[in-house]
Amino acid sequence: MAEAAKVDVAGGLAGAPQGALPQAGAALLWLPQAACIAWAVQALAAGGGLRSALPPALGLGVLGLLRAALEAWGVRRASVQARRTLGLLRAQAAQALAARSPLDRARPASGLAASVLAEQAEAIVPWLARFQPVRLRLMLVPPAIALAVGSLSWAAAAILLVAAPLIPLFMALVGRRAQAASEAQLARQGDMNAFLLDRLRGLATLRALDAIDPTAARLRAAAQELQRRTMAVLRIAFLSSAVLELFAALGVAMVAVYVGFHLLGHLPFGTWGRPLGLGQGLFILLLAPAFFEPLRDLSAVWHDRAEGEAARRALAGLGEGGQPMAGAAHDADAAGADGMPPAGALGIQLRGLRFAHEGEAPVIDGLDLDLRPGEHLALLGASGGGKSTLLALLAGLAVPQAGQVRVGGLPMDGAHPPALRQRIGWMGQRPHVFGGALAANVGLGRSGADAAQVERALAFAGLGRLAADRPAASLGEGGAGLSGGEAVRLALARLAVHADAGLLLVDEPTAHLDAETARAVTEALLDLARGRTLVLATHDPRLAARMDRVLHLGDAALKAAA
Ligand SMILES: Nc1ncnc2c1ncn2[C@@H]1O[C@H](COP(=O)(O)OP(=O)(O)OP(=O)(O)O)[C@@H](O)[C@H]1O
Repeated sequence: MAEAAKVDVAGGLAGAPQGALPQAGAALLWLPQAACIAWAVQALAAGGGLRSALPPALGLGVLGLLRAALEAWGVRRASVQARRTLGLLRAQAAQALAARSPLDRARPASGLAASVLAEQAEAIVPWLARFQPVRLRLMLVPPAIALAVGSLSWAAAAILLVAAPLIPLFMALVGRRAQAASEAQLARQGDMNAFLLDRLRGLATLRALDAIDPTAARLRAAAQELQRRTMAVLRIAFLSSAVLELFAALGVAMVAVYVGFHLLGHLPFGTWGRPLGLGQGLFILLLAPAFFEPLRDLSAVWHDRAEGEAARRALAGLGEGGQPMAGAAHDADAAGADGMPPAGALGIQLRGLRFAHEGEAPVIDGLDLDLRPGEHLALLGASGGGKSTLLALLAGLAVPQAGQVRVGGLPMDGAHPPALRQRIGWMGQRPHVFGGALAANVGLGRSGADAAQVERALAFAGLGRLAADRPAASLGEGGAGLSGGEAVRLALARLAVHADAGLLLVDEPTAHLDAETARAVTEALLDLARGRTLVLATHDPRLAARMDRVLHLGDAALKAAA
């Protein structure tokens, strides 16, 4: 994603979010509204009749309409902005997740990532759309009311000012626990989703091995733990609102007692010289609950804040740490025109390449290799010798600890990898098949893979008839509905549709295939690789013999490039 599109929620929150100001303005309009009510009552009590109450009643109505309009506009703007921010945050998180190396074992489990991106991230919307406007209201409305009340009676203002700070103080104390509880609950939820998705994928295996009951027991335990955590979060939410209601009610009651007794002449102090009249007393009484209103709103959204911040951290955590892919921070067009790989077949140079998986001994150590454009190389070696790892390094899917990979004369680091990857065709050892149509599985929505090209690629890979026979959504998740050989052909079709590929990286294309299918796949692959550079990992000596060169990967042979 372009840097410009990055959102900094924390930074964004420092200023008032859009929509917060109109909402705060709407709340402030209660001051003139309360004055209108007090004026009307005072006029009626003074015997002025209904006519005398008409101007303030009219003012009250106009202000009410204005207030409703401002409120509606502010809420709408805040919601729209919060949704937009969530969309950007989700895109950033998905981007950061995609930038992690496929070899990274610490990558979040799919179920966890799905839970965070789809479900937990939703908590950011109420946080932005409700909590932030309430925060601004809290900064503006109580001080304005305290000033208005204080201009008439310092005693009433003092009662409000003494009661008010107790609330944020207590909320801050509760808030810490609320956030920790929310984070723990979201983490449990993510863990349970990850576990569930993993086990659902392996349901057939679990059933075949009679391991359903232990899995169900673990799931039950996870669900109970989640329930416990959710109840803890709710307890804190109820506690915080109960405390707030108590203080707010006490504050309003004390102001009412003071004003009532003052009007009766029993508490003749607390004003600026003259005692309060009926209208003034009523004005203060009407403002007292409004003074506490933003604080009560704060309590209602306090939980939103805890959940929202926990969700933001969970989203950010998806992309944190672990192994990145080469050039993960750059866009495909970042290399610029002079940094683009040449057209046609791409040569390869490796110099002093070393790579070790985290916490393990190097799989590849000090490897040098020069492959001319259009040359075909077989990687041979024992299982675990590093063939797939080397292919991943050539594609920039992992970053070597030392040495350099150059493809088409460009280093596989800095801004080049995205542009280089666009020119690399990849056929992995276990191609992932998405649920849906065969053609969609070949095109994968890539630009330059139109319907006609996909059809040609399917025909090339020997899947033309199958594609024609099957209805649109014919493949199940993970390739259900395809034989092993057909799945390999599908991967071949994905390679074939990539017309600009100047380098093909292929991992054990004929493993587990019968002799006839293996022969057909080999011929198709060699046909496809004509005029392109090909690096192919295999255990099949016959396939290796069809290549121009062979590189043995293994303990002793690493440095001996062919
Ligand atoms: N993501 C990973 N994290 C940690 N270690 C890994 C990872 N992937 C592979 N390895 C280890 O690195 C070594 C090389 O693995 P690699 O897959 O490159 O071997 P290979 O030659 O392709 O094997 P095979 O012929 O069985 O496919 C193995 O010991 C393997 O256990």
